[in-house]
Amino acid sequence: MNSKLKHFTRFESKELGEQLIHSALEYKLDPKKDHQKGAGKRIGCIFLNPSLRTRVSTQLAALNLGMEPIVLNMDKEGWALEMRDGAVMNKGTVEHIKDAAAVLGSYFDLLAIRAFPTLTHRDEDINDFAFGQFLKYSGKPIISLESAIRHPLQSLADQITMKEIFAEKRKPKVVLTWAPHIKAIPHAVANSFAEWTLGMGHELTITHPEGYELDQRFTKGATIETNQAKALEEADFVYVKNWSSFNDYGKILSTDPSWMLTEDSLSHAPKAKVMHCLPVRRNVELSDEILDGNRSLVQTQAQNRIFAAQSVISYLLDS
Ligand SMILES: NCCC[C@H](NC(=O)CCC(=O)O)C(=O)O
Ligand SMILES: NC(=O)OP(=O)(O)O
Repeated sequence: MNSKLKHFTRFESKELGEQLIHSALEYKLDPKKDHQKGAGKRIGCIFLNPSLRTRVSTQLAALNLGMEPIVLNMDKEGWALEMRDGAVMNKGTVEHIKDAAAVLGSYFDLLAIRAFPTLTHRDEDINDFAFGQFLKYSGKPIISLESAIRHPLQSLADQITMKEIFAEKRKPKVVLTWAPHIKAIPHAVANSFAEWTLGMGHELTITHPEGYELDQRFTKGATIETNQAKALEEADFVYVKNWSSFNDYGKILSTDPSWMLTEDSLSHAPKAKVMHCLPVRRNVELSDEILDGNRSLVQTQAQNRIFAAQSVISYLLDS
């Protein structure tokens, strides 16, 4: 494998973050300005899990650059994948990642992969095992479409959204708040939001019930506050997200409905804009009144996913 390959899997530097945001905002003004840049090239978008936004926005981004996207819903349409090196494949798995990733690498110029965590095998998840196997065996530049621990295209779209909205000279007050959910949910969106927000030089407060501390690799430098009302005071941006426990790995420790964000919770944050990556469980994570009101940025975030992907694909085509 060529070790000099460039990938897009994580926050790398404030400088690159600023470059990608700038390029995304230029594409937003004129989506077809580089419509020949990817001519004759193909991107393979490989999904091991469901998706609406990532699937469609990444294809639109590639098409805007003249590139041909092909989607494989590997979880539903591909052979059952074996991920473990040296496995004796005499049970349910049909095709080894070593073979599948190499074939996909030979078909495409760029690959984009979605591989969620197990939420049961902590060591595999924190080392991004499944995603790492694609990196190891495909031999092509890879874009993360959400791995076990990161969702960098979402985070880039979130940074683009905050940059567009916040015109004041001072720094914005950014809060990431845990919200209730009925299922055990990955940490990737919350991890990445923290990684990018802190990396871009913003101050970040994270608020969650006791026991919901995130992996410190992503939250170092953030203020942790278990009193949600206190954390939300004077916030400019409130990012709402559920995640399962990290310390008690993959467990649901609370579904306390008082953590659902409402207008009442934002009574001391008159200017606060509210963000969520979607899909959102309405009236569980976030109330209708917020989602349908003028504080909500969720549609802008989703729109910006196209230009986040376009700036990243364009950057990798230049590499
Ligand atoms: N890609 C955006 C979010 C994906 C995932 N949400 C979910 O699995 C929602 C499932 C549900 O609501 O049943 C998450 O939060 O990491
Ligand atoms: N926000 C996001 O990644 O949405 P999808 O899971 O629908 O792609």
